[in-house]
Amino acid sequence: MDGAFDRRRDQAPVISSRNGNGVLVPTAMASTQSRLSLSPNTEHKPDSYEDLPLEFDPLLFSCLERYLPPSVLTSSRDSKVEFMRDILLKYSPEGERVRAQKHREYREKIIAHYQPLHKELYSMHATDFFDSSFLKAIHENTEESFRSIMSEPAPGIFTFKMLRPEFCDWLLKEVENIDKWVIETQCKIMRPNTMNRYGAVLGDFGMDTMLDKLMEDFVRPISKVLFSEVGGSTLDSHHSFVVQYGIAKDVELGFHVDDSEVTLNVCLGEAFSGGELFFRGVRCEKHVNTETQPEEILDYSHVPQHAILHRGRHRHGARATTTGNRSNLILWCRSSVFRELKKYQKDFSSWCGECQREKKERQQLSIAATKEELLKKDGESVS
Ligand SMILES: O=C(O)CCC(=O)C(=O)O
Ligand SMILES: [Fe+2]
Repeated sequence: MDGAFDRRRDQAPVISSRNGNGVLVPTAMASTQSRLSLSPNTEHKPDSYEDLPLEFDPLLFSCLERYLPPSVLTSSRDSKVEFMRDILLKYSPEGERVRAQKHREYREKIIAHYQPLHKELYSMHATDFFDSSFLKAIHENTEESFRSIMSEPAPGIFTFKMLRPEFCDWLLKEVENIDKWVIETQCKIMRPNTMNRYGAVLGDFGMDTMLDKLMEDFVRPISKVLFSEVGGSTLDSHHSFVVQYGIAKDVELGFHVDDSEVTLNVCLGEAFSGGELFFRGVRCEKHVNTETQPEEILDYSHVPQHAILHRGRHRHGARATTTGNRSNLILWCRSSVFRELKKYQKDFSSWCGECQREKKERQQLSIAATKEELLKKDGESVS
């Protein structure tokens, strides 16, 4: 059954049309005057912008700073802010500002009325949340320490034990409490994305402080090492949610790519069968519908408390949860710097499987042509 199922999916992947949540999604090319450098100046120590009244996250300015062209990089902090604001504003037209304002009001309304069940979930308590092996690896903060707790069943897909069962239980109960509150108040809430109708966007319920920490202090250090070519070290925003599957809910999830650079997906439980993730290789936008190579096929069965970490552009879907209920915590982590830089690039062979294949093919053709040329020359000199 797998082969037929997989091939059908591979021929007709569905690109996720999910939109970001409060993320600066580029809508226009930046003008040449305010162009960023393609590669960061890693020696440069960025300024802090925390004390300025800015319309964008001060951290975004600090992250962008390393990409300033050399002439601007050495200018005053005010000039740098002006330059970066100019770029950022291009991506925040009036409509986007109104949408962001509406979303802020929506969140404020929920947070003013929703009573959290487990208050401990709303700030970071690492020792209560994470498995000790995961904490140790994060504390050591080396590629070796991360790899020592991980399996890599296919290139670029990492799995590891991450959460304590108590945390999973609290979060499951919190989502249950959210569901109850939604029914009681008849409040219309936004669901995680266009493909998942069950679950909740955790930031909308006030969990962003904890989730920001989760991304910054736990996902980003790992991504910096394992996913540096897709902006792993500059992850600066996230869309985080719990998805729920079961007979009475959504059962499966179609083939898609995430609106993220790096996705963390952790199984919270409970008892279930089915629900395997199927992966079919990493693709850039241009190649999202191209064929899967046999070595790109991977099926993964979720294990409660265990995480799977992958590039957002790694094509995947979830098979039917056939019995019981499955809930997963998902963080779509994004890098505004990476998204900005991507606009100026055409070759993504450092991470897109198809760009890589095409590049190899070009190299092989050129080697063959050179060989032929040499043989011809050899033949000529012999005769
Ligand atoms: O069901 C899962 O575990 C995967 C969900 C997923 O891929 C997504 O929400 O982007
Ligand atoms: Fe996904």
